Amino acid sequence: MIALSISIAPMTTLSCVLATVNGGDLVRNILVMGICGTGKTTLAGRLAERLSCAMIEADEHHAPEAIARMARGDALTDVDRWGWLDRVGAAAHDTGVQTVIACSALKRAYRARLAERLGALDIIFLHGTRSLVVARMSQRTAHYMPTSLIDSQLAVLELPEGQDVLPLDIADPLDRMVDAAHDFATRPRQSARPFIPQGGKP
Ligand SMILES: Nc1ncnc2c1ncn2[C@@H]1O[C@H](COP(=O)(O)OP(=O)(O)O)[C@@H](O)[C@H]1O
Ligand SMILES: O=C(O)[C@H](O)[C@@H](O)[C@H](O)[C@H](O)COP(=O)(O)O
Repeated sequence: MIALSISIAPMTTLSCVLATVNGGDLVRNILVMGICGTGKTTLAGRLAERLSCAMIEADEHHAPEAIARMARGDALTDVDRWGWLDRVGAAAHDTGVQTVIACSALKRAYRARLAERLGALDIIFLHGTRSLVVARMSQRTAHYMPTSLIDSQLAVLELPEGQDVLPLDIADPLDRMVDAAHDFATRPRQSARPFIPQGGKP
């Protein structure tokens, strides 16, 4: 019954719910990661809209002290980040549907922490030149993150690897990035269960 629904439904809220039913087997949660200013919030918002899914913005789950610290130009430490990542994971889990998560998730261990709660994630990795990131951050108004923290973020960044990772160059037009992210998130997977009609062959 579930497989039948999937075979006829486009990537709608219905299939998002089914992702949870199937433990992420068919449709996974999606992490949009990268250093500050690479466009995580922007791309994640557009992708979630396209997939009719939920979105979680990790920035909204920082402790006030962490925000104050970053605003002063002090980078966060692992100790600051564990609780934050757990709140982000819990918030994504609590949506009960497929969720696009905008979160820097710079280290492998941070991504593993999210995956502990959410299962295997599809990862969209936003990367670009330092000068473009500076330019993008500088055009942002009323945001706590100073450009002075870019270097500490780059120093901490551990590149994601593997077949579940889509790297996107942030110099590309946003619409093209959204198309690529959508194709990636909805690609057929080997782990997907085939549709087998009752009493018949696939
Ligand atoms: N593909 C893009 N092309 C042009 N500007 C972008 C693009 N993506 C994001 N921006 C702009 O760059 C700035 C940083 O984007 P944002 O989504 O806030 O990044 P992050 O969430 O990674 O910090 C914002 O002003 C945003 O409007
Ligand atoms: O929008 C941004 O500029 C970033 O997303 C920023 O707001 C984020 O909170 C930092 O990157 C801190 O996260 P880290 O723990 O990865 O330093």
